[in-house]
Amino acid sequence: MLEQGTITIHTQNIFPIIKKSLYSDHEVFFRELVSNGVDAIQKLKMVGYAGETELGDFQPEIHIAIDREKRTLSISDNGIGMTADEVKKYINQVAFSSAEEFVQKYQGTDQPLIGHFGLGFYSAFMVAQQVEIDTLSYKNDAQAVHWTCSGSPEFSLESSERSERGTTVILTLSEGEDEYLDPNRIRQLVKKYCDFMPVAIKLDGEVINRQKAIWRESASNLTAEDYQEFYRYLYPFQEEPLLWVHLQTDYPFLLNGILYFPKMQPDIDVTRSELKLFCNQVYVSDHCEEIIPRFLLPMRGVIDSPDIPLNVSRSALQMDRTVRRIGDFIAKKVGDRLQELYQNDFVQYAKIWPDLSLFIKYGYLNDEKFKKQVQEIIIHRTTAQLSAQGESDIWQEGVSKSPYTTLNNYLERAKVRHENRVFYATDQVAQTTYITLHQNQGLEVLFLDSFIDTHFISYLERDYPDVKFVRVDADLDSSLIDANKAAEIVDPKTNKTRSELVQEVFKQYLDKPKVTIRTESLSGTAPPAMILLPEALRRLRDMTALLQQQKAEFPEEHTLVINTAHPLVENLVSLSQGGIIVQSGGNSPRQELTQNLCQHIYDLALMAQKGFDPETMQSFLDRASTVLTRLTTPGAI
Ligand SMILES: Nc1ncnc2c1ncn2[C@@H]1O[C@H](COP(=O)(O)OP(=O)(O)OP(=O)(O)O)[C@@H](O)[C@H]1O
Repeated sequence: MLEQGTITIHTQNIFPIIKKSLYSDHEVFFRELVSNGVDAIQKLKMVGYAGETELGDFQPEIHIAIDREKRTLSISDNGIGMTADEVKKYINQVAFSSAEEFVQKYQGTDQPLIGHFGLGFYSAFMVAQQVEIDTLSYKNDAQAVHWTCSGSPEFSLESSERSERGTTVILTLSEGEDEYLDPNRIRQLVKKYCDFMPVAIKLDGEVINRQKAIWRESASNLTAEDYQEFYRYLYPFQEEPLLWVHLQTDYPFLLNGILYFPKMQPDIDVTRSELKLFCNQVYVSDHCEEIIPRFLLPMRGVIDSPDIPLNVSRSALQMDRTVRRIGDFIAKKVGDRLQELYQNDFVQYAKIWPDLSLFIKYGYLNDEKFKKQVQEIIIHRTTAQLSAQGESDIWQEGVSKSPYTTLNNYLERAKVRHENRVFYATDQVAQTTYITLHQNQGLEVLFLDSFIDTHFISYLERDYPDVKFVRVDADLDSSLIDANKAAEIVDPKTNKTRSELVQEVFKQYLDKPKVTIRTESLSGTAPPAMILLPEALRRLRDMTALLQQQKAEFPEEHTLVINTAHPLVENLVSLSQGGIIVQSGGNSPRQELTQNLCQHIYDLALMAQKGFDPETMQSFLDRASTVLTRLTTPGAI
């Protein structure tokens, strides 16, 4: 026996605390012990490079062994080893004093710690009733030693027969910790924590970790396939990533990593991060919510930085200056990468835009610096027929049914006909009548149809104070209206204009007091009637619905524009001028038909706006049959 003694710690009850529940995750002991083995190997290499020892054909490795009968789990490394003095110093003093410090600091804290990292050697006592160290230092003439401690401050240190340089830590597992005798469980732990450690880890002679951490390699040595393969490895059975960003810096903090834009899934939880946090290739956590900017949370991949404090609570982490700078750095790099893709491969950029747009717009709304980076590269689908030539941001064949444009380019084109006014649609199908009407007049319409756009438009209006955004169904642009035609006098007896006659008919037969009836002579292929929802009111309604997470109700108060130039409306006026309608109080066939037609024209306009509820749909269909029957009955009118 070389020595027997008491570990000098002040908190006598440190062992029960460690054992019980310093962490609910007992398994982290494994990461700590394997990391110590890797450190010991790195230290040996450094000593070797310094010429202090002959490394020869050094094959670094960590070997894990399970003995079910003895209930032991051993972790061996062929690293630097320890002399008796070093065991006394590093294990009895350093390890346990840091243990004590740790316990004092975090005992009773109800905040979960980010990585509960650096627990160190003593974390072995979370799962073991007895811990032994068998070690031989690399130093010449070193004597191998064997240290034993059974979960009390007493330890023993004796010489050992060991002849191989390195260290073996042998845990005799406590009751209830049998899972660590199962090779599958050990494989799982290696995969989780040690997969990318730069040393071969063997179980039953087989190497079970990947070792290669591609985020540490130079980006210039990696191909697209390398990045994709790594993504598949991290997130098996997922769709291919859209884009990746390789992060590498060593000033003012050390950080390596690869971030991927995943293909957006409809059920994605944008408040949760699936990014993996590492510290020197050792896995720490799957939760990076406090580290990366909120708008980038859906990004996946790996961040590896020894400068992220890991034994602090999540709230403290958020306040940490370095962490905030890291967040800014990541956002900047993501912005750079997006700009690069926009400039160098616009076709690809436009192709993945539907998935990127949410990230980018959300970032635009939440981060001033990021906004500056992306505001010129936010693109929108447009109705404009543009060729790729000469326009940097325009669609090229095969990307999408509609071309894309930036807001600035849109405004530039709009200068002549509608300076500083942006026509937009939020639903290509529901608003198709309106879109076509604009298109036929040569007015360009942007599609702002994602759920974030309601919000986004108001931000754009703040950033472009002269520009007004007008949804296609908000109002009629003067270029859509033929003012002379509506004012034409069509009834010489009463001196009434076409407009006035149509107004009268609809007021009398539609019977919708909350609907404002407006008449206009619309150009070209405009339908007989359209519904308008004033921009400001509609937005208010949309915002309220968004906040209450409900679908916006269609407002009872709206404007019905009757197109006096449409043949159907013209026919209706002629029909009403038959004289019977206005004079007769009864239900003449002509009167009935006029009423049905008014109602039908209104329903057609409604249908183009919002679709029907079941009741309206039924009455629409019934009326359609009635009208058609009537029109086909010989001599009915
Ligand atoms: N396998 C090993 N080979 C050689 N030395 C070791 C080994 N394991 C532990 N040591 C020594 O014991 C010391 C204390 O280890 P411990 O794991 O408690 O803390 P640490 O590794 O220094 O830091 P951390 O708190 O980050 O784990 C180490 O610094 C090292 O000098």
